[in-house]
Amino acid sequence: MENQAKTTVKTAAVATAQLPQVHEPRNPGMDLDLDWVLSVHANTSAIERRAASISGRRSVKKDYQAAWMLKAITLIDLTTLSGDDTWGRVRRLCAKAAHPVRADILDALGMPPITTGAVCVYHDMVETAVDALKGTGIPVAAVSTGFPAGLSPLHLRLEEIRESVKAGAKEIDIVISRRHALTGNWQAIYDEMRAMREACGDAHVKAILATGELGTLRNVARASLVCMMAGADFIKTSTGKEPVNATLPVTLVMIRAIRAYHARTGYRVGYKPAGGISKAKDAVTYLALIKDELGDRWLEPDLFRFGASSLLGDLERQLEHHVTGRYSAAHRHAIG
Ligand SMILES: O=C[C@H](O)COP(=O)(O)O
Repeated sequence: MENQAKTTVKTAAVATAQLPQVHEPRNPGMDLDLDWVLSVHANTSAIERRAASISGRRSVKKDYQAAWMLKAITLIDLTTLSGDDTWGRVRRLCAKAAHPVRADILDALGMPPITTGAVCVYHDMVETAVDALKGTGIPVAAVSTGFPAGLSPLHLRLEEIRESVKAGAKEIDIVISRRHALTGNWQAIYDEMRAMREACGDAHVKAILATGELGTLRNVARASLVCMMAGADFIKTSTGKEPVNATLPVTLVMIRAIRAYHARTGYRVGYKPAGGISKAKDAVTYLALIKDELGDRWLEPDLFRFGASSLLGDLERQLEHHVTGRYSAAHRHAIG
């Protein structure tokens, strides 16, 4: 009984959590096509209906869902972005990123060791994180550019990016100027984003739209396109500090913009929902939505990440329930 259950999980895990590592060619961007940007609208009620139809539908109790939860862990940018961050906290976070799931749980599920997708910290903590992650292959992502408001002068934001890259960050999460989006100045967003992409050099750049402050889904769609045109490697919903962070409607708008950009240019841009995602079943819902709308290719760490500080805890708890539940079922079977 126990072996049978183990095989089921393992098969699903191979299908979903252990696809070969692939690396996408980087999105070079394109000239700003303002006609395309302005032609984009978002049908809010249709989007909200679709989001409602998928929200809350998933449970995490079935065997194959253990594989989805393991998959989710490999896609987390394990994050700490607090005013009271210390070097010790960042080191502990890095240790957790390298060993996110207890060995006995992985063993019971028939899975090899896994790690999170990256660790995400403030610029000031990059060196510490890089040092703590040495030898693990886990990249450090830095939130630079005057995170979270992005209101410092552009030359300082660009300098912060260069400093983060110099300190060893392989990924830079920048924030766009919401005021430009709210006033329809798409050229300014494009120009800033281009300059930031340039300052990143070889480091990948994730553009945080701060969707909770963009006013409308139409602005979210337009900002998504503009950032991709300017060469973003990922578009990301939120800083985690806005009153509303990642949501399913915003996700639908952003991933459909990603799909449209891919259809036109052939380049795949990644997606990172961030802020307030703390439940395993929400993570599984996001993954199912991505699979539906963009396909399996977008379920790899080079094209999808969760920005989350507390999701890992719930995923671990749910995985532990799976393992414990299976043991008691086997026990009942043995004595029954
Ligand atoms: O980019 C990541 C977010 O700041 C994390 O937000 P969270 O603390 O709500 O999970």
